[in-house]
This record gives sequence, structure tokens and C-alpha cells, in this order.
Amino acid sequence: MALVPFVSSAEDEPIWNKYLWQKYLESGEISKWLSSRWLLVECYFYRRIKQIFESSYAFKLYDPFRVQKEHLLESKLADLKILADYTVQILENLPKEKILRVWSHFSKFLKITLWGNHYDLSRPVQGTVEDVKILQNLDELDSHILIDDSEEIWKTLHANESNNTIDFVNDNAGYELFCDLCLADFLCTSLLAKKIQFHVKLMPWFISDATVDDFNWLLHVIAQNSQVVPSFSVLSVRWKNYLDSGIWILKNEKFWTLPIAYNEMKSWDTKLYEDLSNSTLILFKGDVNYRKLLADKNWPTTEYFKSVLQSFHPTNLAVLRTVKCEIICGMKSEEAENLSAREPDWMLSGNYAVIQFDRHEIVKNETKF
Ligand SMILES: O=P(O)(O)OC[C@@]1(O)O[C@H](CO)[C@@H](O)[C@@H]1O
Repeated sequence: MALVPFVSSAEDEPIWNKYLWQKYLESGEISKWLSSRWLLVECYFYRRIKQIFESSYAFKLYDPFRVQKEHLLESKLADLKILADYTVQILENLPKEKILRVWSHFSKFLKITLWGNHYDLSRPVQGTVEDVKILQNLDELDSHILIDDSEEIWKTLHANESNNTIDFVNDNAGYELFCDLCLADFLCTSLLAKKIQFHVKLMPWFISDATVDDFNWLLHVIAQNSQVVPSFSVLSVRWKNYLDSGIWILKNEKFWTLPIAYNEMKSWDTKLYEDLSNSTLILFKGDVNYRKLLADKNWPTTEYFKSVLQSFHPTNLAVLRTVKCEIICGMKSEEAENLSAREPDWMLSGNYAVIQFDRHEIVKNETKF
């Protein structure tokens, strides 16, 4: 069965169809469900679901995954409260803290948002996501972080003093998004960030990816529970203030729901590439973003992160990802083989993670936007 072109008045239709046409020209045949690249087929599948609703009058904006996403967040409300209490307590004392302690908080918030990526509905265990108590088990989880470039990220943010713009390319709604917002709050309160842009999805995507509605709904849920959870009230007021004052900006560009690898972003969406180039740091979250950074290729596991990014170097960038599919880079020699011998499914289990960083270096003849 073929991946037929889209018939839609949506703004992403021409670019989707141009991409499918280009694949046809490259291979000489129409892309098919069973023989095309995994990334293309998966993205096409979710875009196709969107098209079904798009063409209906009453269900144009319907999100078929909303119930699942709401259920996941509701089932995690107790953990949200624990994290909210922790965040409020740390941030209240932050101005008095010494720099070394601020670093240790930074590293903790990074790890919290890293493991938040575990809560992804595209790979549920028997209909629900297997629970890990992130905050309570943070230190034990350290041995499962295979690559940790947190210090490099910290140095980069410090080098630019308090002038940083940070871009989050978010992943899952609900608990993971809540972790992202706690990190973002930490970055603003500690003056490591002056402005933060969140990039969420334009349409329901990979079941639990966050959309603008999910973002607003999360804020609504914590505001609604403010009476009973005082830390929700603190965060809810502060986060609304960040958004109202333009310190936090919410975006949902069409590029994130295209099947295009990031090394091709500059030619397919120059404006987005330019916008990201003005940032101090881009934080990519999750497995699919990782796949797009690596152009979904099976690189040698020891290949440098910088080289797998190919031509994608808009600015400093980092990826925080729990490992859920069989591609990875930047590992030490024989590390992957040793892990495979011990735990054959380590690349699929989501029990391992990476924090990888690429420092931006201006290369000769590069146009810096
Ligand atoms: O991007 P996320 O939320 O971390 O992961 C999404 C995911 O579950 O979906 C894909 C399979 O459909 C895999 O790449 C990955 O395991």
C-alpha cells in the first residue's frame, strides 16, 4: 500500500506532498507502508489520523489521544505534587545559595526532566506506563545514564551570564511536560535564562506528545488543584506570569510534525533554523527527537555526537533522552556490546538514558543568522 499524497487545506500539506514527491524522485517508486523508512511511515501514520478529523466539520480539532493523556496525568497527580513541593522549596532558597549548590540543583533538575521522558504512551506496558519514582530514586538512576554532558551544558549557560535564550523542543505531555516546566522555572529563577521558548506539536502526535492544548490543560489542572496543593498555587501563578510577560513563549511550528531529519532543517524550514540559531541552547527531549537528530540512521555506537548531527549546528544543543529504540552514538568502545551481552533489550527498555551536548563552533563560510 502506498503513502498517497495528502488532500488538505492545512498549511503543512504542500511541504508533506513535496517531501513524498522527492522520495519518489530519489527512489523511482512511490513510498510504501512496508518498505519505507520507519520515521517516514510513523510520521505519515499520525498525519493521516489528523487528516481524518481535519476533513470533518464537527471533529476538526478533535484529539483522539486526549483521554489517554488526561488519564496519564491524573494518575500521576501525587507525583506531580511531590515534584512541585520540591521545586518550590529549592527555588525559594535559591538566591541565597552558593554557586556549587546551584550547580547541583541544576544537575538534579536536568535529570528529573530526563527521566520524565519515561512517561510516553507510545510504548505502554500492558495499557499503562510502568511507574518509576523519579525524584525518590534519582541517585540510583545515575548508573543508568550512559553519557552525561550536564557539566558542558552548565558551563555554556554560565559563559553567557544572564542573557540566555533557551529553546525546549518538548516531547510528551503530562508528567514529562511538568518536569520540563520545573526545569524552565529553575533556569529563570537562577537567572540562567532570560527567555525560554517551548516548541510543542501542531497536532496530536505519537499519542502523548504535547500540543498547545495539552500545555494549557496542564496549567489548568495545577491551577484547579491549587486550593489543596499550595505548591501548585505558587507554580501556577508564577508560570502564568512568565507566559503573560513573554519570558516564556509557546510555539508549535509545523516542522516538528514533518518526517524530516534535522540535518535537513536548514533547507526545508530556513526560518525555524534562523530562529533557533539566535538561541544560546536548544534542549531536545526524547527518543523521536534523538532519531531525527541522528537522521534515524544506525551509526556506529562510538560515533561522535557532533559528526552524526551532520550539517545541523544552529547553536549549542543538547538532547535528553531515555533510550527506547536501537540507535545511539557517543558511547565508549565495546560499551554497547558489553551491555547487549548483559541485557539484550537495553536499547528498547527505556531504562537507560543519555544527556548529550554539542557545542556550537562557527565554521569557516558558515552564515551565522
Ligand atoms: O519520543 P519519545 O516519546 O521519547 O518516544 C517515542 C517512542 O516510544 O515512539 C517511537 C516508537 O513509535 C520510538 O522511537 C520511541 O520509543
